[in-house]
Amino acid sequence: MTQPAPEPVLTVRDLHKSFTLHTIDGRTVTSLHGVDLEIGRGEHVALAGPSGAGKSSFLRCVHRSYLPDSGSIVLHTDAGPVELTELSDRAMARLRGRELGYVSQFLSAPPRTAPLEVVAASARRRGMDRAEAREAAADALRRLALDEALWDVDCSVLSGGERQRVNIAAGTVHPPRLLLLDEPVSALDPANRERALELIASLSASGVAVLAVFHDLDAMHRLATRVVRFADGHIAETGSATDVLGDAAA
Ligand SMILES: Nc1ncnc2c1ncn2[C@@H]1O[C@H](COP(=O)(O)OP(=O)(O)OP(=O)(O)O)[C@@H](O)[C@H]1O
Repeated sequence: MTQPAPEPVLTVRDLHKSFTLHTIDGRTVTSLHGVDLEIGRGEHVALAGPSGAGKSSFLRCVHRSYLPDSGSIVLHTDAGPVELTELSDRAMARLRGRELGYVSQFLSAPPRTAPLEVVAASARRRGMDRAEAREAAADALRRLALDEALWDVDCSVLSGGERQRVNIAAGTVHPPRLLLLDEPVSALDPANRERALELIASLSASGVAVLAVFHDLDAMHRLATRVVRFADGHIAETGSATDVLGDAAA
């Protein structure tokens, strides 16, 4: 018996994005042309493909740190479908805070803020009150084994791997509807990488939709329910990790 398709979380249709390189000679670089993708509750879709294929551009368009040239990006919320390309910047910022988690390789924290504050602020944007948010932030940092002595230091003193754990905690605390991951574990040692991958797997199991870029084949094999291979700004292939990536690192 075939499983019913999971309830949709994100529907992307005919997405196009290009950049004009004003500082060179005004030439245009196309990063996405005609991308269609749907992701449902509890699915983990891993984006694969060579460098420059358009994976990060796609994540950034969904997060709307890049505004696409054309196409549709619909987030299915409890209040109904929302076309992200048409929201004002302000409405997008509010929706992003509430419904999207974005974990890149780098932590972007306001100056002079501490890990616990960064993670708690993220939980508050997702609707928790101050006390609940601090509690949830402490749990998230503990789960990722960030030394408690570092919870109230300025984020700028943290190592790359510590920053990355703060970033993962902020992206996943009080889990969002859709989690966007762009190389989230690249700076972690094996034990911390393992904790982070377990956390990401547990979120999918609880219904969070995940859209991820990992250059780490083992992570894709372990986590992805579907792998989508990008090539030259479009989707070249979709299937299971074994179908798309072969048996390497399986
Ligand atoms: N801000 C930008 N300005 C100009 N060109 C850009 C910008 N962002 C992406 N591009 C171009 O768009 C294309 C796709 O880049 P993108 O970063 O999406 O690829 P990727 O598949 O994520 O690559 P990688 O695996 O190396 O991170 C590349 O040719 C890149 O140079």
